[in-house]
Amino acid sequence: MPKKKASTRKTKNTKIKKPEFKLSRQQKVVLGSFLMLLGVALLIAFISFLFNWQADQSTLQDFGNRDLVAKNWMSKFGASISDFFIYNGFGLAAFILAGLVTLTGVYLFFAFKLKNLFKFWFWGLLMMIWWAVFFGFFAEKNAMLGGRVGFEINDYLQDFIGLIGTSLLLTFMLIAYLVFRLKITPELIGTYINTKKAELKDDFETSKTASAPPATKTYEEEDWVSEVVTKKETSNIQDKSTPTPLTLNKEVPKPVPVAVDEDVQMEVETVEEEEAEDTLSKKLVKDFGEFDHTLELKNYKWPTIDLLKDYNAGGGGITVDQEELEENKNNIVSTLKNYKIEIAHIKATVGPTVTLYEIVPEAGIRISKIKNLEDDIALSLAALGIRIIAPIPGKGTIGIEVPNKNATIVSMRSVIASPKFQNAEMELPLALGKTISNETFVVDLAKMPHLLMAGATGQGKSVGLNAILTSLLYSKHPAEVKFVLVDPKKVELTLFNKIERHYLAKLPGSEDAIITDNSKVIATLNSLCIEMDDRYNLLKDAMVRNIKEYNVKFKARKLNPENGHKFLPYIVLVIDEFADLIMTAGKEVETPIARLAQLARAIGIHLIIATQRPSVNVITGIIKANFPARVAFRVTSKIDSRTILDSQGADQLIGRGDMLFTQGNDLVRLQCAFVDTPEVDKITEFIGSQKAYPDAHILPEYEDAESGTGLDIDVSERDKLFREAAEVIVIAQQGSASLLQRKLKLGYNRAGRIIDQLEAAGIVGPFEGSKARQVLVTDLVSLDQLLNN
Ligand SMILES: Nc1ncnc2c1ncn2[C@@H]1O[C@H](COP(=O)(O)OP(=O)(O)OP(=O)(O)O)[C@@H](O)[C@H]1O
Repeated sequence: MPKKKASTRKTKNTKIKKPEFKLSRQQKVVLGSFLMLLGVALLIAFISFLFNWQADQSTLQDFGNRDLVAKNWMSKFGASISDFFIYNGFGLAAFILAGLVTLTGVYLFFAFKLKNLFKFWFWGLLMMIWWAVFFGFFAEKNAMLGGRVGFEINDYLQDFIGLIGTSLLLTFMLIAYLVFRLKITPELIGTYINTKKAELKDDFETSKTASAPPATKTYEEEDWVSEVVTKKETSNIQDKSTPTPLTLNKEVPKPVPVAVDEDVQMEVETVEEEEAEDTLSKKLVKDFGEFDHTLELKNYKWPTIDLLKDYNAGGGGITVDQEELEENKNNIVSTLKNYKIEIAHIKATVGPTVTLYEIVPEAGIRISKIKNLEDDIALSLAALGIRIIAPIPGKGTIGIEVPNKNATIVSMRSVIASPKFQNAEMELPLALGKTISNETFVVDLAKMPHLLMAGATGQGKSVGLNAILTSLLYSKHPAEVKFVLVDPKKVELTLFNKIERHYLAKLPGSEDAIITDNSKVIATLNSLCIEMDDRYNLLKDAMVRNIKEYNVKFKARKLNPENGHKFLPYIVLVIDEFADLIMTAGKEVETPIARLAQLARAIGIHLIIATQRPSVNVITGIIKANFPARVAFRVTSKIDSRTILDSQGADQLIGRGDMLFTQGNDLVRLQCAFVDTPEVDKITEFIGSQKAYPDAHILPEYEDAESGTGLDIDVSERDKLFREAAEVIVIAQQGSASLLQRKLKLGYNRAGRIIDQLEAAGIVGPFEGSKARQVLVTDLVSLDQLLNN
């Protein structure tokens, strides 16, 4: 580079001395405008000549005859001069001459430095001759293309060096032009191709179509048209023409230093650095659109609503029994009257399972007095599950919830079909059920961010879990959410096995995605902790704060997959019987769960834990502290209710999906949406029968102390998959950890350890940097011998 600069400077000096003629500014302007117009006239004449040359032949012979009218748009002058330059001269290449004349005019008119102009003339004339010969060579018969000069030179050349010689000479001249004028060298082309093959391909395509030509053309165009603009502009054009490949930017501007304006270049460089990444992602988005995470399962069809049963098909919604309402109202009023509590106003809201009677007591009545009458009111109404809310938060009334004699089932279908769920702009919308005022209740699991569920046996927990999972199946694409299901009861979640390759995540190497074995739970939880750490690293790298921002950035193609970035699905961990797990594994599960619960919200891992026994040794302080969102189905004692909700109330529920939900402050009474096993079966069948990913989502490898891997020679400490791995390596004759990862579905760490053990056993050679290790055993027979010894 510096050499080149020096040489150009030298030439500058020598050239500056040569032109001795001096024109005044006025003369330059006049001459410049004349030449510009002349150039334009030539251009018009030439174009017109292409259409009218035959008709104007006669005028050429008789130039002086005023009766003869030429068809050329520039009349006889046009016809004659075009005949001279095109027919008798250089053919189509004569257009270059018109360009050069115009360019000279522009240079003079705007007082640009003339040294560049000489270069243009030099190369322009050479080009003109080359094109003339080229056209003459290919279109000997059409004199218009190559002109007489083209024809004659061709004729001359072919007499001496023949057809092949002429074509080789033309090729050589073309190469010489490309190298000298456009500075295109094989190295430049090599780096151009190597930097980003795929991107470049598209670059070429787009540049062809969008007429933003590659380097070659830019210069050509500049030759004839645009070199006249200021150097500042020139450098800008070049910047624009090569925006994408980052490394390429360093290469292509090489010719730019020829331009004299050093200040401009400084500026360009800084702008380039700042904008490069941005423009790269913008360009990628422009070319390919946003990253589509659903692309692999592009034709995935969401389960349809008719897979769900309509439990109220005949009745159509809640049936309000007027008599029952009246009776309850009278009972409430009279019971309260017995205790000298006068009521000013009473209002009933009928829900699916309970009716809420809101009462406004007369002034001066103490609320605690009403609250204490809970049991008496229950007695007088002869009903279970009465709950008094005094006062109803934010309303200034007292609520008495009385169960309906005939509860209405809230079908999953009705909540899924509700606009509230359909239009929910949530990350992980859960349609839990309906409130007491019969409104669909939808919450965002991502905001909770974890959910604790408790309820005595048979009160609706499993149905609740199914409702949650169904909500997610109806709202999320398989690429967006993955479930880790833990089901110690072994029967509750088995149906979800069918969607293993769509929605489930599992440990590498494990057969079943649904975890029923408690010992595996520990590995899974720890694996999720590793996933969490990995995701945090990715987030840190991407300089974003949570998974949502990360995915937005990834989709906008601002994160390079080559640096490990990928679209991150949400992971929902569901544990159906937590008490059982804590009893058998204790601290070992508590610690990773607490860790996940504390940290995982930002990176999209959410926990849903259900338990039958909400006692303090199951739901410990540390777990409670990290699960602000809780669902309580009916429990058997006030103590259990306190453990789960921090207040009583769950013991007064009526069961069968009647539940209380809290997200840290108010309690909301809900009727859980009901989804039966056959419905879940249908949905999973529907999803499972569609095209799936090759495997379940693989979680990171976790090795606990007992799973028996150790390094080195001790045969007893070899990995369980050692032999299998050895066979894979010997068959493929390639000693790489990534091969094992793929074939045996192992995590990176474990595969690496196996490779170390294979090395110790003399099956593969030592580490050789980026190359795969050498395999020292040639076939399976030799491997058998080696291992049996
Ligand atoms: N939301 C609901 N609407 C109507 N009925 C329900 C609802 N939820 C549960 N039920 C009824 O209660 C029964 C028991 O529900 P479920 O199996 O969910 O209980 P569970 O709490 O999971 O019990 P276990 O802990 O023993 O598994 C169901 O078979 C169903 O008949």
